[in-house]
Amino acid sequence: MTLSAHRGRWFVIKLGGELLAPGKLAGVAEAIHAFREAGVRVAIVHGGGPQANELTRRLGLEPKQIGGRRVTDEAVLRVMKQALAGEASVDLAAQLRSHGVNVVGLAGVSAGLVDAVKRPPRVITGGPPEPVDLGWVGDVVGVNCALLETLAAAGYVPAISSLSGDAKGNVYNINADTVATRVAAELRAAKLLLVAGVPGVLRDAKDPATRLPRLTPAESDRLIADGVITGGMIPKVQEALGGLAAGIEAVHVCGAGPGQLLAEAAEPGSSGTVFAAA
Ligand SMILES: Nc1ncnc2c1ncn2[C@@H]1O[C@H](COP(=O)(O)OP(=O)(O)O)[C@@H](O)[C@H]1O
Ligand SMILES: CC(=O)N[C@@H](CCC(=O)OP(=O)(O)O)C(=O)O
Repeated sequence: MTLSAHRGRWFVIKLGGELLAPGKLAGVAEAIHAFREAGVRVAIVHGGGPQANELTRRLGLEPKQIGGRRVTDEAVLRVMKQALAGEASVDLAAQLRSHGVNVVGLAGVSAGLVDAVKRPPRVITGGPPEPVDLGWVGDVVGVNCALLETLAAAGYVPAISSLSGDAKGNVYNINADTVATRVAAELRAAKLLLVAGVPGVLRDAKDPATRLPRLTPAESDRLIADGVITGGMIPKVQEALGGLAAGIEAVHVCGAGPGQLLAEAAEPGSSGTVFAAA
């Protein structure tokens, strides 16, 4: 299927924090230009986990994650504002601008772009058996699609950091894969592209040659249960499956190297991992 078959539809691109350093986004920019030339609308959601870890340590604290989700007390929430909505957001806009992409950096709290409520304690895959209270971590309850439509119609690419909130002024830290999935579902996106520092889901997390081109929900669940998929890849895969169930047509995990994102979007499974219903 050519890209122009998706004319008028949305592609949502999620960029992990490790990609936001200088020199890593040429392949992503190339893909965004190709998508937009084909009439596809593009929204970005970005993380900033590595930036947050570094700042946390500089403050003399130790980052704590359970099943790929950060335990977020008041001090960590401040770190997230500085690292995610600050450094990561600015670096992303600056890097993509250098490749001619007109990015508008926004936080999920901007104009109720991503509305959230506090996540109640729950059992987390990859965590302890009892329910975990992650602190200032939220669940998405709404997306301001009209703002995204307005920006896209004016020729801009919105880039959302995954700090979300509510009308009372609370701010919640939400995993960026989760926010990207909910934004893509609300936009009825044709594609959700989860771009990471690895080329896809790997049978051996240390060996890029072991990429799995296509995964069903049952195969994915088995890889999590068997401990093949661990850490930050767990929420990514769980969100990919949830996104399919929520009506996103295709969800991909892929790398950011030259040509990788464009190849995966044009030919699913050719350079990343595509999640398919059966
Ligand atoms: N089976 C697997 N295949 C690929 N990566 C895996 C796998 N299991 C664990 N991982 C880890 O998950 C990481 C991706 O998650 P994360 O760092 O949270 O990404 P991002 O910052 O892009 O959201 C990889 O860098 C890798 O270390
Ligand atoms: C609750 C939770 O885990 N939030 C994430 C948000 C940032 C993120 O997801 O960043 P990456 O995409 O770079 O991993 C975190 O604190 O790390």
